[in-house]
Amino acid sequence: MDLDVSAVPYTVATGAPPSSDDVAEAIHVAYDRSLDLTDGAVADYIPELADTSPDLFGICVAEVDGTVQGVGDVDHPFTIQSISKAFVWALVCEEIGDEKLIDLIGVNNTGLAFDSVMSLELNDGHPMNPMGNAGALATTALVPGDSPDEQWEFIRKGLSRFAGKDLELDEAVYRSESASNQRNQGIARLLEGYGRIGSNPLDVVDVYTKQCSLLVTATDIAVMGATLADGGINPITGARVVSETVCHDTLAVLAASGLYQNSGEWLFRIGLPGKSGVTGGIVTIAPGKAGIATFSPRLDAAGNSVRGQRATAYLSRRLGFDLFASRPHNTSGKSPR
Ligand SMILES: NC(=O)CC[C@H](N)C(=O)O
Repeated sequence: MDLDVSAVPYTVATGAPPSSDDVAEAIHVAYDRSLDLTDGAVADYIPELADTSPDLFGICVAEVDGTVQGVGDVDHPFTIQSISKAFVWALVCEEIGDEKLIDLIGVNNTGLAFDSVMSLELNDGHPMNPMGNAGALATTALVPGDSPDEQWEFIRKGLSRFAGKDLELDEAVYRSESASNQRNQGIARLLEGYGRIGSNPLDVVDVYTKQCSLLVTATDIAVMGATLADGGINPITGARVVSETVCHDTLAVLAASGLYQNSGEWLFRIGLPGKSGVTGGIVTIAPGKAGIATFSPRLDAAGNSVRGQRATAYLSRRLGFDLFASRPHNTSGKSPR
């Protein structure tokens, strides 16, 4: 895909964070550069999503100092879908630790679509990573709680702490996905068959479907991303949500698999960890700096927002966020050898 950024230099001249005015201007330019893109299609495999207006578009940047700026449909509610996977994994990691999760879920990309069944078959039932549906279901199965209701409440409260506000379920999307998620039920049954889910697999699918049906806005996911950028402290509420180690681990997982089989290309072009969802959201994290949210429902073949990718590519370069861009030579104060 042409992200149209080859003429945009990596802005790393000073290494200093961009000013609020720089961020505001960059958001507007990113919006204008992406608005004419009408490639891609709204997800319709969940019937309730099919009526979403394809033209919705919003961009929001939440910085770790608490500055939040946006343009367009940043207050339009949509269901979080796969973006939830990143934050549920972080909450589970906080509870049971990263070594156990590497073992049980994995951190390697599958090279396959998010809803792949084949990924399990090729790997002796090991889910490989928590960002595909198989690994996300296996992660949700590990959420603390004595009942599916307790697990659901743990997730809802935890994701609300990331967002800094009480998140609620979209009943219509939840019902619609529950009536059409036979594929996820199949994946959960397969995990059970491989002995990789301890509890009732259909209960796990139900909790997972609820977590995907939480309503958020682009502003909310920007703040959620900023919390990961800020080492686990929500920059709006000031509350610690997860540890610094869990943030590190979550960002590494996202870098490898946040945009599914296209994660390598995303990292190559954008140079930051990100997570997409089928409603058209993408949250991208510039560690120590900001959470970037885009929302535009038209998706490419991998299920990633077309405008969102272009807008984020511009912001990453323009704001000097790309982790792999060369830093200014010898700003350390040390004399050259
Ligand atoms: N990629 C996504 O956002 C997928 C989430 C959706 N709830 C599913 O399981 O199919």
